[in-house]
Amino acid sequence: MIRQFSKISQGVRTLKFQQTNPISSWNGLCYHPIQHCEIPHLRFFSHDGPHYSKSDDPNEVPLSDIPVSHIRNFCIIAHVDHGKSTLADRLLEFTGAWSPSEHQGQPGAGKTQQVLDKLQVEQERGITVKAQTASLRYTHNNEEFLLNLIDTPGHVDFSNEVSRSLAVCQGVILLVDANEGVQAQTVANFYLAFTRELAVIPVLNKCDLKAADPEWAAGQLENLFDIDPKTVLKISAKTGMGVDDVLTAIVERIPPPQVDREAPCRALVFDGWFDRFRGFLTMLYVVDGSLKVNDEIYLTLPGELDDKLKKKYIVKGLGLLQPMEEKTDLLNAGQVGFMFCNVRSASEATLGSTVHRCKDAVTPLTAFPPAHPMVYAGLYPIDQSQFQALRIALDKLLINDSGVTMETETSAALGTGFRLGFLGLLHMEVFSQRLAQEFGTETIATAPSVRYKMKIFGEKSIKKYGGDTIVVSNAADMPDGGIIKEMFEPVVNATIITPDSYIGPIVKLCCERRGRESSSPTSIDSKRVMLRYILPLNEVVMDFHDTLKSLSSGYASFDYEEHGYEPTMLSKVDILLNGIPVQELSVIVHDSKVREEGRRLVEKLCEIIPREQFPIAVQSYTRGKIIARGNIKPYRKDVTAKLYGGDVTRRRKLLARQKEGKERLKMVANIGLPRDTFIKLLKK
Ligand SMILES: Nc1nc2c(ncn2[C@@H]2O[C@H](COP(=O)(O)OP(=O)(O)OP(=O)(O)O)[C@@H](O)[C@H]2O)c(=O)[nH]1
Repeated sequence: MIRQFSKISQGVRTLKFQQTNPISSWNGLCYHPIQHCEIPHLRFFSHDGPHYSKSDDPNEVPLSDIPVSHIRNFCIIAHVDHGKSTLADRLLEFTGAWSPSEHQGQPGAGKTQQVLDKLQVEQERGITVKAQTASLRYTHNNEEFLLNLIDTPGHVDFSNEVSRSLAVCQGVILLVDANEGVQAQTVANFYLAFTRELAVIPVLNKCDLKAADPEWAAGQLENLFDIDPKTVLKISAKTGMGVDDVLTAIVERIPPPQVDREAPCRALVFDGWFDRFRGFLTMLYVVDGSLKVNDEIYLTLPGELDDKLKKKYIVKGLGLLQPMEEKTDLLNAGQVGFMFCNVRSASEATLGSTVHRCKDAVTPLTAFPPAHPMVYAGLYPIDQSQFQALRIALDKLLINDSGVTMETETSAALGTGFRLGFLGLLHMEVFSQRLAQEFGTETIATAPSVRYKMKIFGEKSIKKYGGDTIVVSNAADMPDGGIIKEMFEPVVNATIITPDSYIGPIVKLCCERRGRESSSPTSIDSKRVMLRYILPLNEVVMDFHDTLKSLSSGYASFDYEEHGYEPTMLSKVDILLNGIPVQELSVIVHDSKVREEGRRLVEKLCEIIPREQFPIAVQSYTRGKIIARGNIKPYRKDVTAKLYGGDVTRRRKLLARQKEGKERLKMVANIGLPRDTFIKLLKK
């Protein structure tokens, strides 16, 4: 069945898509059960394997034939919820790559479809967590252009997606909500683009709203970033107002990529994902030459020069995301596309490696700096027999989430699992949710912690720990206080933007969280200020953002960057359940907060742990002294109480269902702990 999209605006081509499987997909987009949705791009396939949608216009110029001068590579960057994905939708729509009217009545269709937010977790949470690419055709002054668009996440926990995306772009659309004005991530993202010397197109969004004040927001851009108000575009991504001007500005203000099509092929791997049918796929930005199907290639990281030791791969397939997959036999310099070859694991296709032909000796492209995880947590299978399945699932997901680091660890109560490093708590929650949704893996996550450094003394101790500095991210590994000489904790440089009426409570919050001002407040306009604080990371990662939002009625915004380590004094608070120490529940806290935290942990555990048929005593202690105690009363839920008479099979069914519910708990010290205990415990 052939469907034809309508022309939407100036310079729009007519697109025709082939529906490949009338039952399970339309125009290549298919919604299918979770177990089939292992990776983001699989949503564009039907159950029986990948299908490519292809334009059937014989006169259409292949994208690889578009000259470099007519290619524009750009990202949309902005603060959370300022409308990046909505603008990406409109750009897809205005260039004819997507038509909401074509998809009316279908799941997820509508003006706020957010086509590029493909993951289930993105749709459920309404946030972007993965940068997504789309190659768009656009006709400007009767000339055909190739626009490679990358929609990026706004939340600070996913900022590594932004910096990786910027590496393959020559320009950015800096989107600012005309109601909210410049926010903390606007500042952070602007400087990311500015330091890379990228062309910046300033765009004010949501101008359709009555409360929008574009002049005020443009004034802030001028004040903070020296942006000429005359160059600021005013649009509504929702209604489509002004989106044509954005397309024109992309063509006119962003330079084409500086690439060499005659040179030997070099392509940068900047993203990847796992596909059930084709294995590991990698997203590439071709910097020099061209890449063809059947080419023999190496994947080389800078510093890896000896070709003899490298594994040879054969390019099995190439394609473009438009946003549905379009097969191609050639990727030319300047293009962004995907490749699959015989890569067997995520470790073989490291992000930042350079793809080049085996016969060419080339200098590898500069790789991305590795992501620096901020919080660490243990991830264990609910059932130890699932350990191998969890390892395989992690390997597949890690290629799509390069911000995560992984090593194996064991715990007395939870068995063998993994210690994973994340960029923040939201990142950790999203990652666990993706593991469950995309790979059907049920896991239990232990309390997240930052990485402390401890200097120890004594020859024996130094020998035991293999050095005089120990890195501790798991309270169970904290050495005995008697051998610790000095302790250090990670700190961050935080930026807070707030209306001045909330300064008082925010300064109080920062002081409570052991922060100190790093520079005097800067005024953004007559009503708002930017505060900068040095804060300990462990005071920030858990609930600082939520508290800040509630203190400021949602008006303050927050962003942070690493700022090294500072000396500190720490203690370990342990937990006893019915007198049995449960190491997995121990936490490391600052000395000034030991009592407060000990009491809070007991109160919280009494709330979280379900009642059993026997009483449970919950105690917290530090350095051998009990800090607080709470009791959980015994309880027996008689699920069969409502039954009177009837068949015995009904009674069995109810008891079986109750048993199933209990299995979802993890037995620790003979007490069932819900799977999310460890994370809930730390949320204040
Ligand atoms: N009125 C109005 N609402 C808009 C406009 N653009 C976006 N929105 C709404 O703003 C909300 C956030 O939009 P998104 O496109 O998800 O924002 P985002 O920046 O991609 O969000 P993250 O990726 O999570 O950072 C949605 O409810 C949109 O419908 C606009 O121009 N006008």
